[in-house]
Amino acid sequence: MIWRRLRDAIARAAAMQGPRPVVLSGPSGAGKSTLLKKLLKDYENIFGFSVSHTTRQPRPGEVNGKDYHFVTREEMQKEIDAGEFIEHAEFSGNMYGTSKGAVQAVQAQNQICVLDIDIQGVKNIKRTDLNPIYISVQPPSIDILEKRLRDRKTETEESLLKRLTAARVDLELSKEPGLFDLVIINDDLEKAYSELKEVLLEEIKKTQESRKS
Ligand SMILES: Nc1ncnc2c1ncn2[C@@H]1O[C@H](COP(=O)(O)OP(=O)(O)OP(=O)(O)O)[C@@H](O)[C@H]1O
Ligand SMILES: Nc1nc2c(ncn2[C@@H]2O[C@H](COP(=O)(O)O)[C@@H](O)[C@H]2O)c(=O)[nH]1
Repeated sequence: MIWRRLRDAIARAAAMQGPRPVVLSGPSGAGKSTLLKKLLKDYENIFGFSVSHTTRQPRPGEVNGKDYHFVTREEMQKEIDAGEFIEHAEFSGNMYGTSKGAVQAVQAQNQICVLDIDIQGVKNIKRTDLNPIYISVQPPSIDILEKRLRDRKTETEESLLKRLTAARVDLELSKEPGLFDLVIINDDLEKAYSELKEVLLEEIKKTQESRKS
């Protein structure tokens, strides 16, 4: 009897916490945003994107508040000092970070919160109680990664080289046992997307079920 009550209480507490967030990491150009866009399109109301802050310049088509909160270094540092960030990192000459507000905004909708962050962010999130599912999206090779980044036409030669250097570090650090729950090699996009959906199926089902009750 006591055990059943305890078990029910644990189940209620888990349900109140909402679905587990998802961290998508991996080298710049590996295909995180491409996979994420498919997921957000196919499961519109189930997943919500944690909108990060960055000091980098917006790319053509990027929308402030949707893709990123585009801010100055001074603005971002002020908010970091005020304790408003879960994690932040310097990547390729710019600051990036996840604010507490970004995650709370998604969780308030009872959606699965997806964070697209670099490997420093992964290590920092590991020190928090967020408890996400950690997924690394990786390219089939550095040469293919370079080609994808060049074809994307978002980088200068300088920033492209910085990103490739960071990619090599990322791929080395990602080998740490237990750092990621799943590594997806994004060669064929549809195959990579299937692998992503499969690992998230349980959380998707739980979230869909909770909508019915
Ligand atoms: N499986 C794939 N095959 C071929 N091209 C791909 C594949 N996946 C993604 N791409 C292309 O590679 C480029 C980089 O992908 P994307 O922008 O999604 O990477 P990313 O990991 O989000 O990068 P960043 O971290 O810089 O935001 C894009 O132009 C995208 O269309
Ligand atoms: N640690 C964090 N890394 C982040 C965050 N938002 C994005 N990123 C990572 O930055 C690079 C470059 O992104 P880009 O949009 O300039 O191509 C990429 O690896 C992202 O995953 C964040 O909030 N924290």
